[in-house]
Amino acid sequence: MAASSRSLAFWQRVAPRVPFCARERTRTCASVSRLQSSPLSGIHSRSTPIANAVLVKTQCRYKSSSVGSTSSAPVETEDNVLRVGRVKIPNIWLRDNCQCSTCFHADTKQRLHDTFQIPHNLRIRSSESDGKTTAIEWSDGHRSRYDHSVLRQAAAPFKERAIIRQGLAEEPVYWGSEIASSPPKVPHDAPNAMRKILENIRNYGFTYITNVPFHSPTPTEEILTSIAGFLRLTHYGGFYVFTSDLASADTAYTNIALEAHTDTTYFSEPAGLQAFHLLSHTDGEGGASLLVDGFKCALDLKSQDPEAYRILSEVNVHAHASGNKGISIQPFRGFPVFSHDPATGQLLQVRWNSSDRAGIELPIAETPKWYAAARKYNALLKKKRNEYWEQLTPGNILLFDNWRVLHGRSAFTGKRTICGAYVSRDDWVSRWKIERWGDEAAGRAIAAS
Ligand SMILES: C[N+](C)(C)CCCC[C@H](N)C(=O)O
Ligand SMILES: O=C(O)CCC(=O)C(=O)O
Repeated sequence: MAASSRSLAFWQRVAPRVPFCARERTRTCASVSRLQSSPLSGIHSRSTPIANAVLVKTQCRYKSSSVGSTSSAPVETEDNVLRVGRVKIPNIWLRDNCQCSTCFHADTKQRLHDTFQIPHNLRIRSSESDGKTTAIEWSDGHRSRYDHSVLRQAAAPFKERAIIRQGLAEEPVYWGSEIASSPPKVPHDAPNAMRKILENIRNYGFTYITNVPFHSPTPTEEILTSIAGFLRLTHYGGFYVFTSDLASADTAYTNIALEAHTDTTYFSEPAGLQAFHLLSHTDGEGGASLLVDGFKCALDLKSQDPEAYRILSEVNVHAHASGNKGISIQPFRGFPVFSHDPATGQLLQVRWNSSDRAGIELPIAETPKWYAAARKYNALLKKKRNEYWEQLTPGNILLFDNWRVLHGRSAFTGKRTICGAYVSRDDWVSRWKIERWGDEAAGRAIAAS
């Protein structure tokens, strides 16, 4: 399948029918050429030339420019209007994103001027382009200079503008039980290990980090802390070592089977990454780990039963953590099972935890329709072809995206000790963006993200 049609198929799969949109056409620009995977490390490395604008029918919350990709559109100024191709860039936006030293702090990358002191009737007095930038003298005498690549990004369709913001350099690789034959893995001491680790997370939703010393939890803590420089603190602590002793009033601290779920649905912002490193399991058996690609199953539901997908995308569900004395945590509002980017329509988060679910935000008499939709998603999650079971082993950290990949375990006997941690979503995506695009490129896109 050619790259552009594969991307088309990809965008059509991920951009759901979400309720608050007028049907919109937009374009996105993502083409992926998958290089030969490295047989040694099981790492699928790919070059990712952003090219091949494809026309994708999607639903977007806001009227997105109906023009195609602006990646090479001409930048011209005429009669008080600066245009990128056919897209007019408003003077207020231009002035608000002036990067001169009085408007923008070069070190902190923060806006210095007062947006709301910009004159309403601001006009372009003169302009001059050198082919890569355009200098503008404004009617109030202020002078600005704009990089054409930033202007083109600002005029681009939302999906193009979201690529760096979401760190979506490539289309995700959806998987089922077959991933067991070659799960993504990176030796912790491999060259560019962090980039490869986070590239696997972005593409597959999980990775193993191998060759990790396990004589103590410390090496694991150091590796996980190195992702963002700090861990996500919760009422379980930061770095955790746990076993079946109910040290915390949660079923994770027991030896019972746990069905596929995402963690911390009771937080307004669920943990981003989660890690498990099995340090030991003695005098017993079981305790196999389960992973399910929540996005794959969601997209299967969307194609099999769009109405069920819509209900799970619209109906808010509440959650709670109440087992521990003195703790009663709930998110500030309800959230649907499937959350999407309002601008691009892309599926961004799955929240699925039957143990911790609280209220369903429907009149009680209408809740059966949510249960019926959830039952269909649950059935997909439990299909053998969607379950990846693995017995974790000491020396190998399992690291996964808790916003996409569900996890669980089988019941076990004996003494089983696991260590791990959470890393917040924004913190790991930040590190990934820097590893993938570098500070300058990731920063340059901000104004137009
Ligand atoms: C901290 N540690 C990972 C050991 C246990 C956390 C318990 C998570 C809880 N069952 C949930 O689904 O959010
Ligand atoms: O013990 C395990 O393997 C997983 C525990 C779990 O699901 C959790 O901590 O959320």
